Amino acid sequence: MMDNEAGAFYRKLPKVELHAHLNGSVSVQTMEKLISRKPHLNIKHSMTAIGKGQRRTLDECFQVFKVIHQLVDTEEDILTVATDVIREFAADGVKYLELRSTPREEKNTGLTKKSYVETVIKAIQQCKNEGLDIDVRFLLAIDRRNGTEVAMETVELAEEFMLSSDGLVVGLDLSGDPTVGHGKDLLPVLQRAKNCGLKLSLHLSEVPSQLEESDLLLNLPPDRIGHGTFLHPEVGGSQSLVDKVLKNNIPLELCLTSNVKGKTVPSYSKHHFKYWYQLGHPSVICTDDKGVFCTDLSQEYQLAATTFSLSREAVWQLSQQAIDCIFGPEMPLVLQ
Ligand SMILES: CC(C)=CCNc1ncnc2c1ncn2[C@@H]1O[C@H](COP(=O)(O)O)[C@@H](O)[C@H]1O
Ligand SMILES: [Zn+2]
Repeated sequence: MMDNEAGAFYRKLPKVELHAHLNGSVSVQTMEKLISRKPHLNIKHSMTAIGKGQRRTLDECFQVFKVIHQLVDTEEDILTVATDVIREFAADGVKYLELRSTPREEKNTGLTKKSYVETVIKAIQQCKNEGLDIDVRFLLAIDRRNGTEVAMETVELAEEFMLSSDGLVVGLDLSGDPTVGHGKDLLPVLQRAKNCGLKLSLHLSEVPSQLEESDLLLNLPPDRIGHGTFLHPEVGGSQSLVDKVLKNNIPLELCLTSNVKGKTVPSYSKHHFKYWYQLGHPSVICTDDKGVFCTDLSQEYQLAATTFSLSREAVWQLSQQAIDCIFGPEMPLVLQ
């Protein structure tokens, strides 16, 4: 936990959050609301979050999302979750937020992928009308487990909403269990998305042995990389992958707690933030799943600062530099 003075500094620090999965970002308070709406599911809060000091395998982490998805299966649930998540990021000093979420249909409740997206957009608009001091954009997520056809549907949905959402839908995310499926099957779909002006943030090399896939996907190139944990040679990646990232100046979204709790990184001090930050490469601190990993963006900044001995000036610069990596329109957003 943060001590008071330092804690206040990181909370007040104006921040940009670029990597937040909606259903992974649900707080304890919101989870209680959802659990009380569906007592018959018999879900305990311990099944939806990974507490302090706990670590799980990637596989176990992905099971957690299955539980959460059971709790979030109506338009009402999505509206609750999205508005609460946006308010919480705002309260944590986040001034610009890109939320990402996988459109889901639920036959039992009548939820469709289209109404799913519409509901997230409604939540963003409601928060804006409340006068919250946060600018929010939305990326539709492709779950790599669901294959090419579903991915194409998601791209079509994203294209449609890019044109009709007043600029709120700005791009696509590729996520889901990295050990399932191969990115090469998704290349044409992602290429199409890029051609029509959607921005691409791809989870890349989140686990080892995705070298070939990362190499192919980097040729697109994506506009941002999620994690990129195993790209560099020291961890089994390669210099040519690093060179592609550097040459195209592709920012990395780095999520310290997520990687340590998901056991893809052995400890905070071994996190690849160090490698990329030392190269002066755009590295953006993000939460990934603030609900599941019991964190928030100010804690992640504080963790980065204490682990890598960053001065307050350096932390300030780190948060400012994230502005250059946003998918939203150019804005005169000097964080203050
Ligand atoms: C398991 C683990 C360490 C998680 C962190 N790393 C992740 N890697 C890949 N996809 C993810 C990760 N965290 C969340 N997601 C994606 O986000 C979804 C949950 O948010 P949503 O339903 O899209 O709104 C998950 O089902 C999964 O598809
Ligand atoms: Zn992620």
